[in-house]
Amino acid sequence: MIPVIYWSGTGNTEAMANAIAEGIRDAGEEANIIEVDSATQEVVESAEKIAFGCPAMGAEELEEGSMRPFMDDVNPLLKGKKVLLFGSYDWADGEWMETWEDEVRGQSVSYIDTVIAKGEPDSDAVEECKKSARALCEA
Ligand SMILES: Cc1cc2nc3c(=O)[nH]c(=O)nc-3n(C[C@H](O)[C@H](O)[C@H](O)COP(=O)(O)O)c2cc1C
Repeated sequence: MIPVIYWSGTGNTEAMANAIAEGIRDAGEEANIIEVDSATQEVVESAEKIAFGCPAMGAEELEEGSMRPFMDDVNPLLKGKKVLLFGSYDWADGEWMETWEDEVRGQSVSYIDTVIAKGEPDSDAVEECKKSARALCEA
């Protein structure tokens, strides 16, 4: 079972989470979509593969009320795991995701991939989410 843990303010990252879960299921694995406020450290600890989603917020940052503290809690648990990061952005160029990828890579994960979408994910972005999900399953 692959957890897909996300925060979304206006639904764009949530749509990506749904597409990622669909890609995981297409690959024959189970996906568990969890809004970050309902997620636990135990779910992360027991997963070999995991997807985290958060849009660009603040000034190229993770959402500070829920996602930032959750990542602070679970970062030390990610060593050796296979991780997919995803999220939506709007006016910038995806810098928040580069920073987030560096942060997670620094936890000595064994695999990392990222997928970003500008605003509401269009059909190409949905397809990219599914493709990255299948790659996570095969990693
Ligand atoms: C408070 C706030 C801060 C934001 N900061 C950024 C930012 O730094 N860079 C960016 O490209 N988009 C930024 N955005 C735009 C969101 O990332 C974008 O609207 C995204 O699609 C929201 O995803 P969601 O529907 O999952 O909440 C910000 C939006 C809000 C509301």
